[in-house]
Amino acid sequence: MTPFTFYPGPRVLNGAGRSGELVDKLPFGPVLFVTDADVRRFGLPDDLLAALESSGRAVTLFDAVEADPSKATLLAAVEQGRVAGAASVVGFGGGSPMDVAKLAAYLLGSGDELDSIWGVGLVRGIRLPLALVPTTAGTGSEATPVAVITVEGAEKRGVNSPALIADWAVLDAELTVGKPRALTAATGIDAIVHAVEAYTSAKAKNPLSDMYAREALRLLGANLLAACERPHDQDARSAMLLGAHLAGLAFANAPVAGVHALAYPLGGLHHLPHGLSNALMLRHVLAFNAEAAREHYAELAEVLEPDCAGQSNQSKAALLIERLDELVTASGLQPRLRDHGIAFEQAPLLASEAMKQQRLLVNNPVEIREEDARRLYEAAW
Ligand SMILES: NC(=O)c1ccc[n+]([C@@H]2O[C@H](COP(=O)([O-])OP(=O)(O)OC[C@H]3O[C@@H](n4cnc5c(N)ncnc54)[C@H](O)[C@@H]3O)[C@@H](O)[C@H]2O)c1
Ligand SMILES: [Fe+2]
Repeated sequence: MTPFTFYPGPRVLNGAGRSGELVDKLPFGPVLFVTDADVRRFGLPDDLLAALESSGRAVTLFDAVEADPSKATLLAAVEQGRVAGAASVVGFGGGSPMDVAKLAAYLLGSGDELDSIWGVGLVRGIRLPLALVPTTAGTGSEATPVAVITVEGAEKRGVNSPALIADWAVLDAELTVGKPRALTAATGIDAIVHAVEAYTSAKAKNPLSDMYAREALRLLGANLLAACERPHDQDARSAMLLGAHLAGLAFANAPVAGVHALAYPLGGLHHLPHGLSNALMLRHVLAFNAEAAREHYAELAEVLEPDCAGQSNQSKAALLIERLDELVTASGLQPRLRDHGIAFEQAPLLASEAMKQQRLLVNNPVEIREEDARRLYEAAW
């Protein structure tokens, strides 16, 4: 067997209403609580905030995180945490607040400068204790060593280090029942793409990441439409949250690739939500990869549809692409770039932006050159 390294995720509290139990898991002392204004307005963090406050801790609430959070937002959160003398950090919300919380915990604990840690493995210091509570079933950020920040010029940059893996993650599906359909669909497709891209990740794919990716795809594929159609279906919501977490564990160890690389410029230049951007590129990048990744796509097709076992790898790979495309459409997302106000003429600029995502492109089963990327955007138009 090929040697591999696998980083496990955080300790997990899974179950409705369990976020209050974090009170016993975090050190005593001031807490920097990072969320966003909508999540706060919906009252989702109320129980945990009350539990933290009644434990006698001072809580500094930073609820100014925007979607695709900027460096300025992160530094503002760090400053508030510094002034408050934070002893721990809680990230509560979708991927955006969780990513800010992860980096805030590291920058506060280590005193490092953000600009010295971009990329893989440049983190050397110690972070503050960190707990993450996802309210979307999508990014799996609560499971991963990755945090993504938007820097000047709309470029998305990542920090990837085991030091960013949280101490605790709370998977409470009740926090996701109020998600509107479009958000459920987009974040759910994001998680599905994490599972699929981890399973074909060119360099780091390994038996453990494969195991998580397969189980993630099984849960997500079987429950996405139920969660879209019956928003209060607790079983579907729990399965989606666990699926997103497992997909996070998979891609934390076997990083995502071409779909994400081509999705990021849609977020950066056109402010499309991360999951939607992935959904728009999914079919096209998978079709481009189909020959090189045929065997792996065939294995994933059997996860979604065990009955296809007797078919050839070629038809199983085609079936996977077809089924994922049907999920995108049936979830209610508008599947073409033109549906989202993007002009056909944008393709060359998007392609040149995508080439900046070499850290992801190297994981794709087959090379995507700038010319290929342009064609893929045109096909997605
Ligand atoms: N760190 C990682 O491993 C990783 C992986 C993938 C993506 N990301 C990053 O995560 C971000 C995207 O995260 P996201 O897709 O979870 O969205 P998000 O955190 O940006 O939230 C999007 C919107 O959903 C709302 N929302 C969140 N939970 C809700 C709920 N339960 N009910 C109703 N509304 C709710 C928020 O208020 C916000 O308006 C991007 O910045 C992306 O780059 C990080
Ligand atoms: Fe993603």
